[in-house]
Amino acid sequence: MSEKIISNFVDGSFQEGQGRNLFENRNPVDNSLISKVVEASAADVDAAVAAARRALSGPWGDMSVDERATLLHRVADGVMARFDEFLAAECADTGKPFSLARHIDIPRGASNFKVFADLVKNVATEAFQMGTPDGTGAINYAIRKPRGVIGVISPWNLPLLLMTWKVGPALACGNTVIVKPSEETPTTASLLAEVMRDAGIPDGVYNVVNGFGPDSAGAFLTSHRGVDAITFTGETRTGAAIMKAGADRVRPVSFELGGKNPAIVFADCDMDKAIEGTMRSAFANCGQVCLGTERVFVERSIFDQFVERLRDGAKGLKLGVPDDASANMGPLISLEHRDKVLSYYDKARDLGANVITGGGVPDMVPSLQGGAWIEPTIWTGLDDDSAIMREEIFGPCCHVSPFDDEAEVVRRANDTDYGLACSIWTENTSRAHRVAAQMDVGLVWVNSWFLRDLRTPFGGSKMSGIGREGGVHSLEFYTELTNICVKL
Ligand SMILES: NC(=O)c1ccc[n+]([C@@H]2O[C@H](COP(=O)([O-])OP(=O)(O)OC[C@H]3O[C@@H](n4cnc5c(N)ncnc54)[C@H](O)[C@@H]3O)[C@@H](O)[C@H]2O)c1
Ligand SMILES: O=C/C=C/C=C(\O)C(=O)O
Repeated sequence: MSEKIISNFVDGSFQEGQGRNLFENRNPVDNSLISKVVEASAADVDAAVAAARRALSGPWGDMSVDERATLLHRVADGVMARFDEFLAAECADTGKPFSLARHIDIPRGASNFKVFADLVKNVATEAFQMGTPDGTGAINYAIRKPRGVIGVISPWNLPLLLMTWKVGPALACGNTVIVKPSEETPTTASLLAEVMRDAGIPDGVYNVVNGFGPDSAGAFLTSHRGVDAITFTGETRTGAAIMKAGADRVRPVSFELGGKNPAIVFADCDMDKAIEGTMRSAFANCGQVCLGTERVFVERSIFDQFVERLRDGAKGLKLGVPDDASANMGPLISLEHRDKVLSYYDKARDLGANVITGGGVPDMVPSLQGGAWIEPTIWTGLDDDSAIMREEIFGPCCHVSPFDDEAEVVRRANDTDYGLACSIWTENTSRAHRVAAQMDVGLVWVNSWFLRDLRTPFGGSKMSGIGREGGVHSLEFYTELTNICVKL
């Protein structure tokens, strides 16, 4: 069988792969080779930016909002029509279970286009009437224009979902994009290019450049003078590097960064729901969700019972390949990432944590032993200022600590550099509202986790991000407002 090559998509066509620098895309379940990927050069990124710039004033720029929205619906339908291909590609690149990607990653890959296509058709224009000294008055109204060429840098944990969460609103607002998918998960961005082309999205509107961060496509794109704004999802450290790269031209950034999210479990919670929700928030996607829970605070009177039940839940997780219908956990994204997570497993032990379950590498069948498998892990017994409680690990693990009262747990849950998400488990509604309002985070879930209404503001406080996307909030970043003041 001939080797599969993933090429960059620039100005409506896939570029030739021959004679180019290639890097390997490997499947984390067994480290087998999926494809080789053409690494974009600085010249390729230049070409993509030039194509995106031209496309702004081509047929795309001339389209009415209705026409653009119709095309984006066609893109969403195109993703759904090729659902199984997207599913297989995403699960091969990430190792995640089909059952997860089937319900979350791929449907969201389609709905991210629909929601913003519908939104731009219905959004109102802001207007203010004012008085003037001569008594005639004036009227102000603000029009929205696309910001221009948007650089989209996305991570590997929910590749299609997180990339389209940016591309959907960017295109709905009339921008053009250059996407740099994670080097770990290049396939679905490339499949989406085929869907874009088949849907009739004009050349140059959606471009994909593959490669790494520093000294590669990521850095070429974020430091490019022709890029008007950068939207990024990934690690906080990378966000800082991207901000520096864009600083010379004071380019706007929208950042969705790391988290060290708490769950707060009160004694008056519905225990079954709290266990089920915490299991998902700690272990879904092998713990590789920015919104995931790594710090669990449980009221002391139910602490032992909660830990026991969470342990039983974690022990009941079945690791397996994506199409194993009985499995509910895949591997980590790569052997390199597993080394990082395992270094925290070692650190927890060195710091004297009680390892309630897990803590190592599972014994897999011989054909899977080359994969990035890891055990779901629960610890207790560490201080709030230990590295395990402070640093984002991004693996299937959490630390559970007891607390005694509400004020104490609010303070401890907020005592972190991050501020992305929080889950609160209680049947006392007043308490739920009171505690939720005190959390220094962008997103609070009460008696739930990762329940998403795409019209709501999404993003993080503190070191978890800059800006909010979702619904009308996305317009703030993807459009430029011009206020027109007309004296009457
Ligand atoms: N807040 C959110 O909504 C959210 C969502 C998902 C993931 N995340 C975060 O993402 C991280 C996991 O993803 P990751 O490991 O792929 O993140 P990462 O920061 O390592 O990489 C993300 C992307 O940035 C690129 N990149 C790396 N260095 C770069 C540079 N110097 N210049 C330009 N581009 C560069 C990478 O190639 C990749 O495409 C976690 O920290 C997680 O919390 C946050
Ligand atoms: O891993 C992070 C998950 C982020 C989810 C979203 O950005 C979303 O649901 O829009």
